[in-house]
Amino acid sequence: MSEIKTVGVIGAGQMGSGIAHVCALAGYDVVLHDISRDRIDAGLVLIEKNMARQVSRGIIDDAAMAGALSRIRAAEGLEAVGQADLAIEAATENEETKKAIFRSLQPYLKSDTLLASNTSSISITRLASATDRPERFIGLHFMNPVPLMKLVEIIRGIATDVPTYEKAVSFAQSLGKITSNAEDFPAFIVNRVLVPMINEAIYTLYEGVGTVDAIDTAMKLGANHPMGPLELGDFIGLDTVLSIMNVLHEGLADSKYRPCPLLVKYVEAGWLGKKAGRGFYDYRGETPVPTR
Ligand SMILES: CC(=O)CC(=O)SCCNC(=O)CCNC(=O)[C@H](O)C(C)(C)COP(=O)(O)OP(=O)(O)OC[C@H]1O[C@@H](n2cnc3c(N)ncnc32)[C@H](O)[C@@H]1OP(=O)(O)O
Ligand SMILES: NC(=O)C1=CN([C@@H]2O[C@H](COP(=O)(O)OP(=O)(O)OC[C@H]3O[C@@H](n4cnc5c(N)ncnc54)[C@H](OP(=O)(O)O)[C@@H]3O)[C@@H](O)[C@H]2O)C=CC1
Repeated sequence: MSEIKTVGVIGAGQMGSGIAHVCALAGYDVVLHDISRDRIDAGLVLIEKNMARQVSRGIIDDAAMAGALSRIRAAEGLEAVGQADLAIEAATENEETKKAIFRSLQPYLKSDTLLASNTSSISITRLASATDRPERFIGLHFMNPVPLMKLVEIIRGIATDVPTYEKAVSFAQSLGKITSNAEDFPAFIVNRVLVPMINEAIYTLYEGVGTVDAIDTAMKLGANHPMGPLELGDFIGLDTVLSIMNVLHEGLADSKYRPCPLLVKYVEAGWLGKKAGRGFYDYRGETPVPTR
């Protein structure tokens, strides 16, 4: 198994950009791919903005930022991603989308490229089955925002071999992250615990127990959460929150995971949260304003 020098990242959204950000700062060459050049360019802008924040806070210096940006290459096709030593998929939380990505990547893959998904909840075993290398496929679950959150959740599929697991752990550690292991069951650990809480907060809004402001204030001041659960849902992306609830509901066949109808309505309206400009808060003005 060759040393990881080049990392391919598929999906240049908030997570893919964050993963590319931390890999480039750690000295890896990065190939950043998305379905359109516009998406890749938007991802590069986000990376530059977030690195500039770190420079202004003295976390990194200008030279580190310049060096990292020089190591990130945009790739509109998958050929360059296939030549990476590790390819991390961070596209939309949809199983068919992810499987289609790995099938499209297949013809370009080096024989020893490791494959990983940053999925929040979907079966690593099933995703691996869409590739020719389930033994070299693993879940590398980064947390949002990637440059700040210390955790990477490692999820082995049923076929993931020990060298792949060990390589994944040492890779995450080389990024300054701390790893935890989760078994390959729906939503693993973080989202099995966290996302039903966000769904429950949406139910308290839906049932009129509290307003958006009351619910988020209660949990920030009452449970010392850095963000209220509704603000956090907007931050994650309400489409992703709904996808995770559906994976839990279908995967565990327990009605307690049914997504709140209000969450479904927001997603159907395209009110996906911060990335769409509006979710439980409207982000289009000076300060976020509750939308209910
Ligand atoms: C869904 C999944 O599959 C798994 C998941 O990720 S679940 C979600 C896990 N994440 C969380 O729970 C996040 C909870 N929220 C928090 O921890 C905090 O609100 C936060 C770390 C996001 C921001 O911390 P904060 O101190 O309140 O915010 P703030 O003072 O604005 O930011 C501090 C610094 O962090 C950095 N930062 C903040 N938000 C950032 C972002 N979205 N991206 C990158 N850097 C960011 C910046 O350097 C910022 O400095 P400036 O704003 O001065 O440039
Ligand atoms: N948001 C979060 O807090 C976290 C999310 N995750 C997981 O990370 C993954 C990405 O989430 P996130 O970054 O929030 O999502 P985003 O919606 O921000 O980004 C997803 C990106 O993938 C692109 N995309 C869609 N289809 C393809 C494709 N076939 N090939 C390449 N790119 C594609 C999307 O383009 P377009 O918009 O045009 O469709 C978009 O740019 C998901 O699996 C999610 O569950 C993990 C941890 C935290």
